[in-house]
Amino acid sequence: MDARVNLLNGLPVEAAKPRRPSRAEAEAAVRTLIAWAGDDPSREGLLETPGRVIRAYDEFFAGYEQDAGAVLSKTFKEVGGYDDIVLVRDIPFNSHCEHHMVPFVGKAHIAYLPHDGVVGLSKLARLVEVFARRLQTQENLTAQIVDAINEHLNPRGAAVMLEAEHMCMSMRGVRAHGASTVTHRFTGVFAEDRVEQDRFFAMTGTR
Ligand SMILES: Nc1nc2c(ncn2[C@@H]2O[C@H](COP(=O)(O)OP(=O)(O)OP(=O)(O)O)[C@@H](O)[C@H]2O)c(=O)[nH]1
Ligand SMILES: [Zn+2]
Repeated sequence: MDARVNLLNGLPVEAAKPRRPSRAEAEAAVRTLIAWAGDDPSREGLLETPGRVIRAYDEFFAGYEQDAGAVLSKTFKEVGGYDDIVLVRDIPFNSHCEHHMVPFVGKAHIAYLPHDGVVGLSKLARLVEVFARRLQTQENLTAQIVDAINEHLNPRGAAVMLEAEHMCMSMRGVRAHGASTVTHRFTGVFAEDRVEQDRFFAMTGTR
């Protein structure tokens, strides 16, 4: 049997992606959660809340409609032969953990060694947004950023480090306030050469 065929309806798996609910259905779901929390969704102060929450979701999860390739599509070649590290550090981001759907908030440091032109600096911050504005794990977010840089810029190396506080660890559960999670991924020259790794740590002030 072809594993790519959905058993229930015989459609290809791509077609089995759940239907996107309507805005009215999404707002109804928020009313259900308000009631579950113990409040009255019909009281005056909460009447407009479902609409606001869904509009907030439009922003929090805008990344599903965005494409990393489009963000990194324009490169510049006139850089005076510059081929050393380009690093943008302390890029603020917020995302939502896919386990609890609560925020994790932090900063990203992104470096690459240009090979075939450079990209506008703001595009590295935009790239973080493309993937942060989805349901995520920090590890996956780190990997997706570095993979997109490699795919679209073909650099000699790329390095990404994220430092973030997860609200699911501070506001609930273990309540480890102030604990931060650090992830990093090195590829190309950054993976092969400890000297380049050390330069990255030194330039980001993370060692
Ligand atoms: N690896 C990883 N884990 C995450 C991330 N965000 C949240 N988590 C963890 O996901 C785990 C989910 O664990 P579960 O045991 O299924 O859920 P839980 O009972 O709510 O866990 P607690 O948070 O320990 O109360 C927790 O340990 C979270 O800290 C992330 O970005 N990466
Ligand atoms: Zn979580």
